[in-house]
Amino acid sequence: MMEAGHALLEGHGISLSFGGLKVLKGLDVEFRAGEITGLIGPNGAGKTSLFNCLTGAYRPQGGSIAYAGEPLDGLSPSARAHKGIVRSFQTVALCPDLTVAENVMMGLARNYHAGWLDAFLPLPRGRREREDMRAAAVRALADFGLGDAADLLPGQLPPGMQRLVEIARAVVGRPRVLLLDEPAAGLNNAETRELTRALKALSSPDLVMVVVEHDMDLVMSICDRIYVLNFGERVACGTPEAIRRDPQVISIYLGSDEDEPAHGQ
Ligand SMILES: Nc1ncnc2c1ncn2[C@@H]1O[C@H](COP(=O)(O)OP(=O)(O)OP(=O)(O)O)[C@@H](O)[C@H]1O
Repeated sequence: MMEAGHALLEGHGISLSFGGLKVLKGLDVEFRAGEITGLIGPNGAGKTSLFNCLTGAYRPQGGSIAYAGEPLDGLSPSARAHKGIVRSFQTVALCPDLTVAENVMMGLARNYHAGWLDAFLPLPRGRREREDMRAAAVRALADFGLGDAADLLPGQLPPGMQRLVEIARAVVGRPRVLLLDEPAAGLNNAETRELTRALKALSSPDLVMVVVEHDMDLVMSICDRIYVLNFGERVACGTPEAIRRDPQVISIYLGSDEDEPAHGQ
């Protein structure tokens, strides 16, 4: 087990441009084991771009990203996923023809490596593995208050619950780094409470959790530390209490709804 509080996922000098547009400007970030780190900032600040650099979907032109001291630069998203760096997406992407439990079982591909496909075939050797995977999927669903939904099709659930299923799929394989992109988007109050409770319960000493989220109540209640980005630069980093009081952060968020900060104010 890793020492809690240890910077396990680190990025130094991350620079990313699209054409002439500088989206990330030499960003330094540190994500610690045992903590939930929030990434906040106005629309277009570079939060999702940073996520995409961490997962390998984007290749930054400058800087380096390392997990447990090992550089990840040049590794594909699937190679990073294989190392336990897992993300959820802003939009729901579940297979409509598989049951909820089967969708979550797909999140176990990394853990069941050789036999994963067997588990989906009606062969005796696959049966045991399939039972184990299903049990893990049902446990993960129950953690998000969805234990009764295992045998439904995703389309039979409201959109907010479908998002929770997707997050259950991201966590079922016990990732080492969990990157959640706007997990509360589209959730109603009850679903957001379920998400908050489940994410707090998921926090463990060797798990790095990073959350991009516009719902400030959620960010402030679950995060141990928060990075504030604006125009691809780090404006502030600190505890929720320190971030609330930071004059630069207040000026970015001033004059607009706190949940929807005005771009570049
Ligand atoms: N693939 C791309 N091609 C061109 N420009 C891009 C691309 N991806 C992001 N950008 C630009 O990079 C900037 C940062 O976008 P990004 O999505 O990272 O911001 P964000 O902080 O996640 O915003 P939001 O809160 O709206 O999701 C924006 O100006 C966006 O238009």
